[in-house]
Amino acid sequence: MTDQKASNDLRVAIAGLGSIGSKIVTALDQGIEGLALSAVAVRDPAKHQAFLSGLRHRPQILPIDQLGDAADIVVECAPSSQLRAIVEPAVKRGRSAVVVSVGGLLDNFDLVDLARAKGGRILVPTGALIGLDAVNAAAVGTIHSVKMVTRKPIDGLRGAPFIVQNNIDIDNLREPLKLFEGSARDAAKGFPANVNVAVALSLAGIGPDRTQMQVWADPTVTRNVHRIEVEADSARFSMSIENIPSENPKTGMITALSVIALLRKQRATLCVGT
Ligand SMILES: NC(=O)C1=CN([C@@H]2O[C@H](COP(=O)(O)OP(=O)(O)OC[C@H]3O[C@@H](n4cnc5c(N)ncnc54)[C@H](O)[C@@H]3O)[C@@H](O)[C@H]2O)C=CC1
Ligand SMILES: O=C([O-])CC(=O)C(=O)O
Repeated sequence: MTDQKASNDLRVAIAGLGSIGSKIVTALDQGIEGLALSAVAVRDPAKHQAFLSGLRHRPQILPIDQLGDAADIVVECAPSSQLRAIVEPAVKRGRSAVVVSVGGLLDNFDLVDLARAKGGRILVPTGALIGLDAVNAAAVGTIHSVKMVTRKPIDGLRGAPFIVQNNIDIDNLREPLKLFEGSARDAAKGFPANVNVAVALSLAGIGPDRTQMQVWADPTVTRNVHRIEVEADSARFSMSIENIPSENPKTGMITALSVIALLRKQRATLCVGT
């Protein structure tokens, strides 16, 4: 089957069909009010042949830099190294780009200016985190401090540049080890595939240099655990989330669901939460 799109549906394209992207494609194919899946970009089309053939409405396969030609909303679900190649052409055309590799935005922040100049938008979902609605609200007033502690099982951290560059052996840990303490900006450099959430938190609140974070390798946990403490003039709050890893052990299952929830809000009649 091909194009079933109602004329006023927003067209959505997905870049990257890994753990996050494939779930969003499935949800769109099953139907989200007012949205239609129009295109995908993949690195290796042969690998995704069976998955794409199983969809009710097969999207076009396009190069990553052409997704904005075929969609109103381009969802980036690829490694952060591909962020610019996906987002720049989309926002240049005045499209919306949903960014999950949000850590990669810090080195490409000019894309926000480009989007502003061209009438595009960059949307960062709450992703694997919790409570960005409260952080957004508190940031309308004054936030004094934001602190975050991330604990991940060994499989969720293996290969991170900070660990490799510092030659840290995490495979033989028997108890939790604090790997990193510092700003969200530096955490994103050292753990680009592990702490996107800290960058999302920082952009919602007081920025990547003032948001403080610790990263722990913890052989005693089976989930990706994030705990946040916010001190503001309107409220003090603590939040924590324990994410079940997806088939990609670095990525919590809830991440794809968060993007699907964000997409649902684009055309929903009733929207709950900021
Ligand atoms: N914002 C958040 O809360 C979170 C963000 N993430 C980030 O989301 C991103 C995606 O995560 P996953 O889906 O778990 O990764 P994944 O590794 O399962 O999937 C990434 C996919 O992108 C594809 N890809 C690579 N280069 C490509 C290219 N040039 N064109 C098209 N496709 C390409 C790969 O083949 C792979 O299928 C990562 O950067 C990850 O760090 C992960 C968890 C939480
Ligand atoms: O899934 C998680 O728990 C968080 C994560 O990988 C990220 O922020 O990149």
